[in-house]
Amino acid sequence: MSLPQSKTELRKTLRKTRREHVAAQSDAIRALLFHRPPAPLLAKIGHDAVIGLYSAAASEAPAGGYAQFFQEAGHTIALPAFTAANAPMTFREHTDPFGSGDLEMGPFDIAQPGADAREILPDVLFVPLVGFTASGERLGQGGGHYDRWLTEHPGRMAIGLAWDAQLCDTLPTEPHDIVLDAVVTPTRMYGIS
Ligand SMILES: Nc1nc2c(c(=O)[nH]1)N(C=O)[C@@H](CNc1ccc(C(=O)N[C@@H](CCC(=O)O)C(=O)O)cc1)CN2
Ligand SMILES: Nc1ncnc2c1ncn2[C@@H]1O[C@H](COP(=O)(O)OP(=O)(O)OP(=O)(O)O)[C@@H](O)[C@H]1O
Repeated sequence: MSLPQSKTELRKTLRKTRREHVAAQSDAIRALLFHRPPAPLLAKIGHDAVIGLYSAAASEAPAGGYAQFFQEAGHTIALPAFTAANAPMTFREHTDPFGSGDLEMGPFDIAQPGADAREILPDVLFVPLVGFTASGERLGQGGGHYDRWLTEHPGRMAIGLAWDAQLCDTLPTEPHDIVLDAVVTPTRMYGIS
């Protein structure tokens, strides 16, 4: 009988699965993925919505294509930014999704807009994840950053971007965990019909 894994053990297993999934992909195929959101999802996003994205780490689902797409479509876009690793997550405007010239390295080794970038509140958040379920439960990196931000800013739409290999039958959940409105993978969209 296998016991349920703790969040920490699951993160380890799922990060390995994610790494191996991406390593097994060809660069040519990967370059074709996550260029624009699926049409049924786009239909739910207002024309003037501020869009929160993220600077993907090596094996996370890439979000740069969406940043370019939303900027070309006239949206203001934002990325997470931290003044220190233990500071709350805020969002600052990302002005150069085609060149990344407005980004600098932040805590967690993740590129973020510089301190002079305007702080803004996204209406729609695309979020990275370590694991997800078909009903939108999410396991993140363990900082609680998105759960906390979404609790403090209710009414925002939160959409996960993930590889299919990150789908889990179940995940351990805690009361503070926020359920995603949708999850997009290269082959499917969960949560929006
Ligand atoms: N690309 C990206 N940006 C993001 C997040 C994320 O998960 N991915 N975040 C999500 O909340 C926030 C930053 N929070 C983070 C909290 C913890 C770790 C962390 O523990 N990283 C591990 C390495 C993980 C790995 O092996 O893949 C580490 O530093 O040891 C990273 C980011 C906002 N920006
Ligand atoms: N709304 C909240 N208010 C206060 N603390 C919170 C809240 N959400 C999460 N936390 C705290 O953050 C820590 C990490 O939470 P959790 O394991 O759910 O992170 P995660 O969602 O996987 O990470 P991340 O969002 O950074 O990718 C926990 O100690 C939890 O108590």
